[in-house]
Amino acid sequence: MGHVETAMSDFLSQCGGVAVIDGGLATELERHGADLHDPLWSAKCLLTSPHLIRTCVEVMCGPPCGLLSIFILSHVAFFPNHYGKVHLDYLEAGADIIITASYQATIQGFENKGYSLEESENLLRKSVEIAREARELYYSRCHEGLTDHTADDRILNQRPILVAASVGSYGAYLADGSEYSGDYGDAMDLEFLKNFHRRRVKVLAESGPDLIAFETVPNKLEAQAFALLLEEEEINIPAWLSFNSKDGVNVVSGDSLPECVAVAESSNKIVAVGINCTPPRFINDLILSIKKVTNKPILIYPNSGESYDAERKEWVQNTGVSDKDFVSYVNNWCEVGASLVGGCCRTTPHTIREIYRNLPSRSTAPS
Ligand SMILES: C[S+](C)CC[C@H](N)C(=O)O
Ligand SMILES: N[C@@H](CCS)C(=O)O
Ligand SMILES: [Zn+2]
Repeated sequence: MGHVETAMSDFLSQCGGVAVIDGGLATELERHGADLHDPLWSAKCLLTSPHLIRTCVEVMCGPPCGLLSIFILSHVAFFPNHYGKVHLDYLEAGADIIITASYQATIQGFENKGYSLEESENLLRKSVEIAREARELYYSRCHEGLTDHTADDRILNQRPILVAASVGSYGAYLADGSEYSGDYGDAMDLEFLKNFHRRRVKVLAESGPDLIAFETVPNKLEAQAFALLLEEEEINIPAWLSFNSKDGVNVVSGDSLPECVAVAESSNKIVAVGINCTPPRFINDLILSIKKVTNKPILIYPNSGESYDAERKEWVQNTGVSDKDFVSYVNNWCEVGASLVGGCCRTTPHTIREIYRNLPSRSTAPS
């Protein structure tokens, strides 16, 4: 087996068998005041507020460099979380994997806003850089062993951390909630989807992530397009393929989940497969169904169970489960077969901290 195939199993061993994925990024940005009523949704923050995603350094002082950056980073490390710092919050909640803000970041979406090809590609790169810098800041905090008053609740535990470059679906780019229907019309074909994602995937892969996260994938055709792209573009970074479901049986388009998982199973470059942005109540049965067709690690990062109003770009509140209920399911999902667990839309660092603390393999970890 090559290094891509073994990367995830090696990582999971280092994590004690189960890795923690972060929680919702876009919805956490919103909780910190970002307005995502835009076709770019969370990718809009790459244009305007990277500080919300990572840290307040750039807002205060411009990009860090040299001695100045050592001063700024150590100085910023003592600032409370008033700017958000969403990746950092997830790391301090115990996430082993953070997912970049590129879910709805596409070259086509940026070009629609008037950015050039070069600028659009730079914005994609920036999403990975922001996550990598957050990881560095986290490591420097671990190293310094910060224990200010607000740190009581933080998990400052030096551990391997992966940056996963998010690739959302074509439906996400459409910005009309199509990733929850998977219906791209009869005229859609594999070539179109491959070409839509080709340059984006290549640029993200070359930006230095540890993983590519194809996420909220709504149908089999797009899964095939992603698997083929990894081959055609000779991408040598491991990837995961994560589907969503709204009935607990099929993926959202109605395509068979086992057939979708079989697409992942047939690719050496796909190192984990599973479900995200799906209500928690469906997860148990979905894991059982996935397990029948793959030996790859299974990843699970459901949403809160609330529903999304795509027209208003708002969540219908109070229709989901509490953090307490969400977390109470997690160990059961691991018992039936999940090896990577976290949260998607409307889950928060609090959800992730509780997941981390409740995992038997982590509950004794220093905090
Ligand atoms: C996973 S959904 C909540 C993402 C947002 C959607 N593509 C939109 O633009 O409305
Ligand atoms: N990684 C994305 C997934 C949206 S379904 C986010 O958390 O915003
Ligand atoms: Zn989601």
